[in-house]
Amino acid sequence: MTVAATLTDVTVRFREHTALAGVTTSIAREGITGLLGRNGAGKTTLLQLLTGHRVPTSGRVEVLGAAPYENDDVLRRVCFVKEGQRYPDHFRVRDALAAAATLFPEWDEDLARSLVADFELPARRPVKKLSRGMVSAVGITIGLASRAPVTLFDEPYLGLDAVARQLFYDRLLADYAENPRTVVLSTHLIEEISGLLEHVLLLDSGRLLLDDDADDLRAAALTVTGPADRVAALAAEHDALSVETLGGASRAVLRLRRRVEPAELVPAGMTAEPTPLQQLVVAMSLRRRPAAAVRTADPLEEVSR
Ligand SMILES: Nc1ncnc2c1ncn2[C@@H]1O[C@H](COP(=O)(O)OP(=O)(O)OP(=O)(O)O)[C@@H](O)[C@H]1O
Repeated sequence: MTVAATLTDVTVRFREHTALAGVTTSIAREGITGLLGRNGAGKTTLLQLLTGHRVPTSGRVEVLGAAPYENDDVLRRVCFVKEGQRYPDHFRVRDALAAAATLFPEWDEDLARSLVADFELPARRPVKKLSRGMVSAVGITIGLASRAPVTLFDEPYLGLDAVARQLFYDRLLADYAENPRTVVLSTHLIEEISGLLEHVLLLDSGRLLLDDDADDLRAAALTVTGPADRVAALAAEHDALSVETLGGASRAVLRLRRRVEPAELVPAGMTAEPTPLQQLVVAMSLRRRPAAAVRTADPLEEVSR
C-alpha cells in the first residue's frame, strides 16, 4: 500500500485528559477511510494532527512524507473541511470559493460551479446569511473541488438534509473514481456512508479499536440467532461482541476467527446475517467501555480515561 499519512505511537494530552493514546496507523494514498467513534473519541484531534493544527504530545505524524506542522509544502496539498467552518464576515459564497481556488493548486473550477448548482447555493449571498446546511454545502464544495491529494472531512454535513447528503456521497464517489486520492471522512452517520468506505478506523477513548479494510470487516462480522446453547458454543469459538438471550434463544454479534458455512449453522437451528457496520461499531464501542466503567459516584466529577 502506498501511504499518504502515518501516525506512530501518537499521544495527545490536554492537561490530565488523554485525547489520543498511543495511536499507530497508516492511511492509504488512494482510498476513502471512515474515521468513526463516539463523541469525544478523538476523531477531530486526529484530523487536527494530520492538518498541522496540532502537534502530538509524543509520537510522530507524517503526511505526504513529512511532518505537517508549519509545513506549507505539505499543507497546500491537504484540505480540511471541518464542522462549523468560519469564514470572514464579509465573504460571499463566491468569495469563499475564490479564496479556496487560490489556496489549492489543483482546484477544479468546473467542479466547484457544478456543485454550487447542485446544492443550489446562492453565489452572491454572504456566507453569514446562509442556513447551517448551506454553510456545510460550501465546505463540501471546497473539499471536493480542492482536489487536494489529502482531503479530510470532519463531520462535514451539519444541518444538511438527506437529499443534500446523498448528493455529497454521490459526487464524492463519482469524483473519487475519476481522481483517486486520500479521503478521510469522520462521521456519526455510519450506515449512510458504509458503502463508500474502503477502510475503517474506529477510535474509542483515544485508542484505536479497529483499523481494517472495510470488505474484510464486512466479511468477518456476523449476527447469529438460534438456540442459546448452540449460539453460546459458536460464540466461544469467535470474538463475541455482544450476546443477548431471551428465553431459550440468543442473538450474538460475532467477529469471526474462521469462516462459518451455512452447513454448520442450519442443522443446529441457527440463522446468520451480515452485521451492518453501524451495529459492529456500536457493539465494539460498548464492549470496550461497559457502563459500569465510566460511571462514577458523581458524574460531574472529571474522569481521566
Ligand atoms: N483543546 C482541548 N482542551 C481540552 N480537552 C480537549 C481539547 N480538545 C479536545 N479535547 C478533549 O479530547 C477528547 C477528544 O476530542 P475530539 O474533539 O477529538 O473528539 P471527537 O471524536 O471529534 O468527538 P465528536 O464526535 O463529539 O466531535 C474529548 O474528550 C475532548 O473534550
